[in-house]
Amino acid sequence: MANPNQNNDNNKNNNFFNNNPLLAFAIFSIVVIMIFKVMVGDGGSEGLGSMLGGQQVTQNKHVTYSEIKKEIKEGKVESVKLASSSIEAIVINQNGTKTRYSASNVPALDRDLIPLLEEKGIKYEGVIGNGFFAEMFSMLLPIIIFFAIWIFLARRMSKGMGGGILGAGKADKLINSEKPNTKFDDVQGVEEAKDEVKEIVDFLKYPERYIQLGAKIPKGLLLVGPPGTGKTLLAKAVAGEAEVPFFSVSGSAFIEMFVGVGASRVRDLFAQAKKEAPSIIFIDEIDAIGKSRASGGQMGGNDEREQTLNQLLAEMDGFGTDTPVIVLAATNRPETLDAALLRAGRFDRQVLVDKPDFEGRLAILKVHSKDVKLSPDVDLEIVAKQTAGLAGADLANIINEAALLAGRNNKKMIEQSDLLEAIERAFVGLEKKNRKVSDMEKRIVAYHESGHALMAELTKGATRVTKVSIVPRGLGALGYTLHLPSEEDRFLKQKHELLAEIDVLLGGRAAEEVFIGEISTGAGNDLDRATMIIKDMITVYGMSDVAGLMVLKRSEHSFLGGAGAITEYSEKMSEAIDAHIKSTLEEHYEYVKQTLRDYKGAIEKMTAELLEVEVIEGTTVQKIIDEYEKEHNMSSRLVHKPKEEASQDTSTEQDIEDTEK
Ligand SMILES: Nc1ncnc2c1ncn2[C@@H]1O[C@H](COP(=O)(O)OP(=O)(O)OP(=O)(O)O)[C@@H](O)[C@H]1O
Ligand SMILES: [Zn+2]
Repeated sequence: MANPNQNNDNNKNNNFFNNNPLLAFAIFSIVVIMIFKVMVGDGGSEGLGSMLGGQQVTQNKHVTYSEIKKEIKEGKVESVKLASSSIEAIVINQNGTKTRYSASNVPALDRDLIPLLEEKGIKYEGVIGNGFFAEMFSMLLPIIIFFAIWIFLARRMSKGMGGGILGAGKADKLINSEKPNTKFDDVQGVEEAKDEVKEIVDFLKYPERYIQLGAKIPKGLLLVGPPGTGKTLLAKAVAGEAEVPFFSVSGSAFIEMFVGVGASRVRDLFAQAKKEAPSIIFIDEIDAIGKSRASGGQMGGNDEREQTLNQLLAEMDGFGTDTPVIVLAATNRPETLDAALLRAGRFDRQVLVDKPDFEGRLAILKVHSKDVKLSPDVDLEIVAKQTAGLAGADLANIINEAALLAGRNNKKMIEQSDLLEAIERAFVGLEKKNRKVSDMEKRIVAYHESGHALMAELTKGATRVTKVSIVPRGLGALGYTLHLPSEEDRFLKQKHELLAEIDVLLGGRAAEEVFIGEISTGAGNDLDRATMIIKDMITVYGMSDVAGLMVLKRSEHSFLGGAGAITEYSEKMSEAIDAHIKSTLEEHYEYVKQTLRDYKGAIEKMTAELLEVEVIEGTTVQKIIDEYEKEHNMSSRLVHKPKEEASQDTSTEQDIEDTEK
């Protein structure tokens, strides 16, 4: 679920100059130089001249200071005006006319001048004016320039870690506050996620009801899913439905700021939200702040991130469950998050916001075509069919792109051909990061996942299926079978559960071989995991005859610490281990293939259903198996049945094969 597009809008909250440090510096310098020029004037003479306005001056003469001094000594000067670095003297000519002598660059240290003027009885006065400011400026300018350069360099240096100094002053902008009009109807294709957040709306609307009952309301909820699936939109819709203020920030923007600001902004954010409670805080890209402390470790920005994270944790712990502020956060990399963030009372609930299936895509397309003009020939179902694997944001883009295409061709309405071309463009653009799945690949994936699902439902000790999907999930996985997480935290696994896991893992590959007739690379990951389970059973858990109770390797989870080999073992032993792994896999594989053959019709049905709608529920899987067994008068091997039925056959005939000899 990598997101190559993610940096696009990282800076969206930053101010203009932050994004253009060079420009900012240039403008800044020009302004300083202009102010300087205006104040100092051209050498100061014109400026001073106007101050001597009353005189009957017929001429102006630019001379050197020594010349003026000479005139003074000769007694020809009537009056003098002094500025800190320039001087003007009104000199009376022989014929009685007056000439204004002016000189710039007067040596400031000429201490003889004033006594001389006194001696000669010449009127003189100092001018606080341009000269003074010029002086100030000539002193300040280097400092100003120094600061400008410093800011410029700091800005450039911090760019690497995404920082910004100018941003510090503008940090208020980082917190967006609004009262969105978004409603749940605007978010489509993520029905389960919607259901999960609906109760929050009620709490935000009628907090007293819950508080009075003493109910504990979730403080934090993590929206997890690939980019563009509508996490932000969903968070906004919660605020919109509840009609409460929505405060949003982006995790990456926090980290970009001046040292120490991140933490204080978190404080501000919570203070604001609490003040306007009930309210919603939304933190996008929370992984930018909440990266596991263990995984980080580069220079600089890290401290800042950690401070920000600690502040966030402190804030979340700081308000009680009776404060109607709910923090929603979004990420597409939940696995990188610091465990502290996921602890109880923080983001202890996760909501999957997945890519939409066919129905979802159709609904999203409908939402986004509300504001555009579609020609009657448009069939959105076809568009939905052809956009498997795309997220809501991609679909919104397709509609917009189609509108642009239609506009370019001067059409009155968007036609089907515009939409199809827009789809094409979307896929070309996505080619590298998210290629379109071919029909053949889809078929393989559908059989593969059906194989997993069947084994999971038929094998005692396996976790049940909640959902089977052939909607590609980001990079890599072309489909997946979701298993119900166990209700309680499990610390122990019994041997039969480990063996069941192996059967479920092998179900994918076996289905490809049995139903497609050829195997693919799609099972690589499954086989890797199955192999590791058997290996651990032998070397870590003492579950085989090969090594008996002897532990050859310490598990990663051992409280004794230090995973890895702890016992030297012979070549012969290692050969025996390999042979055992191989034969166990083979035996289980044969068994799984036979099971799939026995349930051929059920697999075909599941596969057809998957190809049609892309996502099926666990209950559908069970129903298909159930019906197939009834049809063929098979005694039921379905181990995960609804309670009443299950009581009849808790011990199924599908005994757990013990492969140890
Ligand atoms: N499920 C959806 N229903 C309707 N529109 C959607 C949906 N998902 C995305 N969109 C459209 O795409 C836009 C971007 O989606 P949004 O920003 O909510 O995605 P996101 O999951 O937050 O993405 P990211 O992980 O990149 O931040 C939305 O404003 C909306 O127009
Ligand atoms: Zn698989």
